[in-house]
Amino acid sequence: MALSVFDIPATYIEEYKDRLEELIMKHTRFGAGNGYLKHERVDHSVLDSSVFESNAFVRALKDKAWTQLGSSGGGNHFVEFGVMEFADSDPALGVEKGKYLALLTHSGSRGLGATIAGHYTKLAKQLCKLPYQAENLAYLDLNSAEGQEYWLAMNLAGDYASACHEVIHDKIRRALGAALLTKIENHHNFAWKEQYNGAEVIVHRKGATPAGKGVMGIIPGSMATPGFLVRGKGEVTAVNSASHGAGRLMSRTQAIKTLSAVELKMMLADNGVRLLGAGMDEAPMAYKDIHTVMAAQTGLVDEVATFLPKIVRMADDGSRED
Ligand SMILES: Nc1nc2c(ncn2[C@@H]2O[C@H](COP(=O)(O)O)[C@@H](O)[C@H]2O)c(=O)[nH]1
Ligand SMILES: [Mn+2]
Repeated sequence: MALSVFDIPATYIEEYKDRLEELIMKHTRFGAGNGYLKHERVDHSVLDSSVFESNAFVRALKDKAWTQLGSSGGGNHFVEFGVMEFADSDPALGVEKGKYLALLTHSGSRGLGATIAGHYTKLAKQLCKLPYQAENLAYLDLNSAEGQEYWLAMNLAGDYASACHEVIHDKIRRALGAALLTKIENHHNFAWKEQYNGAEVIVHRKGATPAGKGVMGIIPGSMATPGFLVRGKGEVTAVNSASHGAGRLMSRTQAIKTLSAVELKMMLADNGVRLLGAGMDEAPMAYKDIHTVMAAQTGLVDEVATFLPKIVRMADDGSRED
């Protein structure tokens, strides 16, 4: 997840909605398996990672990784402009009280990460034999060559996900001619080496985001409800973590079967949201109430600012994430 807050007042959104829509359409590309053509590709230092040299399996993925750099997947990946409101100035971030134009993106490590995950999951199942019912708990020992190889490959995938956000945010910021007031980026569904009680452990935050003391995070709601810029409180009993979103209330299938397109249209209109793409499975009604979720984690994070989505782009078909 990545958030850029620009030195542009939020009123710009209503005044220049068509221009902002054009910018999103021009500088983003969506859908599982999709990417850029050879002549459209951009460079990034992540492509110079030594892991592309040292690991033959990963090396074979480099060209596709380059093609997909700066693209977004399907499912609930999104790129959106919205109103960022700081009800108070935040001296630590250096942002004054006010309402600003902001860009929020949610995507992952694309085909590179998915292929790495699939390969090492298969390897773990071969090397770590568990009963059929528990086979998805197979793991690679970090003290083994395979475990070390996976650790490096997984971190490359994390760096690549960050690079994708950076490319999208850079392209759009430059096209806007804006300066950055602040930028926040963090992973979710990832694993970190951290210290607890004097020991090094691996913390896997699935459905969660880091919330160590002073660590900034973003907790989005849905395409038509607020998201929150937060600062972690460092609650050790929650493993320095917080939720990384509202989370789904309904499965995709249930949402497609039960939700009404008319209700979605009304909800978007009521909240002044312009939607580009997305299937019914991404309707805001398919997500939990973000205010209830935030109320349940006041011990984990402080709210710093709110984000209201206004122009939202997602993949057209509600396909898998990639
Ligand atoms: N601002 C938006 N937030 C959204 C949208 N669709 C979903 N969401 C939120 O993001 C998280 C992402 O969760 P993940 O588990 O899939 O990584 C999800 O829980 C929702 O709260 C959107 O279009 N705009
Ligand atoms: Mn996600």
